[in-house]
Amino acid sequence: MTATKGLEGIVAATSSISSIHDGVLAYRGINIDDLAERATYEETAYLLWYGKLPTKNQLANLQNQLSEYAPVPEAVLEQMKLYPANANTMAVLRTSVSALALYDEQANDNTRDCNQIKAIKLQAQLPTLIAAFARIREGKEPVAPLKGVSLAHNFLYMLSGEEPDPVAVRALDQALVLHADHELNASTFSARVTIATLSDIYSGITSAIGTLKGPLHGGANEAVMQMLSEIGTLDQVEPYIQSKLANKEKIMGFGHRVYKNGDPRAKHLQKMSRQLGLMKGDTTLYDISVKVEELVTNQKGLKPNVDFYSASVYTMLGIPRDLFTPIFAISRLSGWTAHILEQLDDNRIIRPRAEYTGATNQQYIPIDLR
Ligand SMILES: CC(=O)SCCNC(=O)CCNC(=O)[C@H](O)C(C)(C)COP(=O)(O)OP(=O)(O)OC[C@H]1O[C@@H](n2cnc3c(N)ncnc32)[C@H](O)[C@@H]1OP(=O)(O)O
Ligand SMILES: O=C([O-])CC(=O)C(=O)O
Repeated sequence: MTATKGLEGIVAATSSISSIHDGVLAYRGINIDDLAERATYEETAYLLWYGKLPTKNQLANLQNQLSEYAPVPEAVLEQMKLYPANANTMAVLRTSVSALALYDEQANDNTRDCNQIKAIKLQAQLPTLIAAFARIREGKEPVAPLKGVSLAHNFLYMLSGEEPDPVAVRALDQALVLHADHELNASTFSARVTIATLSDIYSGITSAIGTLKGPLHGGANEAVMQMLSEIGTLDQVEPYIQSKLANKEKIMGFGHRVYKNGDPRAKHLQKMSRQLGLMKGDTTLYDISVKVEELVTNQKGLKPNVDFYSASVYTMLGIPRDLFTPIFAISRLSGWTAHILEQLDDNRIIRPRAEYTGATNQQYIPIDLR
């Protein structure tokens, strides 16, 4: 038995949800470029869950369900008020999703219909949880979700309590489409491992949130923004990047396990970053990002991944840095739950082997003789 470090190149499941072939990402066979330009996030979530794009009626039903389920139990919000105001937002989300299970009488019902409803519920409730904590930590009351608006609209509304700018709603919606699913990435894999024991959907999503949090995965978007802030001005890009590379430090938002010639989602976020900069009359963040890309690509041959330009996009939308990874979770929730449903449709516990490299033929030594 020989281990493959990081399971690189190992095919660990079959799936009909999303595919990456020759650098092209597709959800249910539809190219992400097409979806990014034309689909809403709600249509995308429907596509991931049900395998096809919704009709007008099906989409309206889903939107009604999302509106109906968006409020979260008062007890979960009350509990949130006890969390430290400076708590890590992904830790808050992980704990809050786990808490939601306590108030759902069907939490442990693993029938398909029930899990599908819980997937929609979780999709509706994640934005409410995140926006509520963002306000509670500032000493403000949470804003109740609106009915009949998109998830992106509702999230921005619940953050500020004001009607969001339609351009910001469209930009966030497009970002959500782009992040919704990505084959067997680390957080999706952990959701599948958890549900494959026949645990429950809340446990699967709690595992996935914990996995997305890390800076090698979803947490990279916050690390990118940290880097852009440290760089500050265009003339500082070169010395900053050269020093990082000389010290063999990773440049966050670059590289990918699967894409070696570039992440097809990055160009959409780059375009969005440029447009938002032009609209605001300040392209500094975009210009710094482009210069970082130029240097890292020329010197290391590494291309930006989905996390790189999303950092400047979210900042230009006025979103605090520590909500970037929670926003990724809002989007990936549809992918995670689609994978949980797929795993349960044809389940087998996921239990690989390890190549043992420790000591052998050791004797037990009584404690007095050690
Ligand atoms: C949504 C997402 O999860 S997208 C990924 C988000 N994560 C990041 O942006 C963090 C930065 N990137 C990375 O850490 C990695 O590229 C990962 C985690 C994305 C992929 O990791 P792996 O597939 O294991 O790539 P691996 O680490 O083997 O990289 C291969 C080589 O490129 C280097 N490399 C990879 N990414 C970077 C980077 N961002 N900056 C500098 N060097 C890098 C590695 O150091 C390694 O060099 P070596 O062969 O000299 O040791
Ligand atoms: O697939 C991966 O390894 C990481 C990634 O890009 C994602 O989850 O969107």
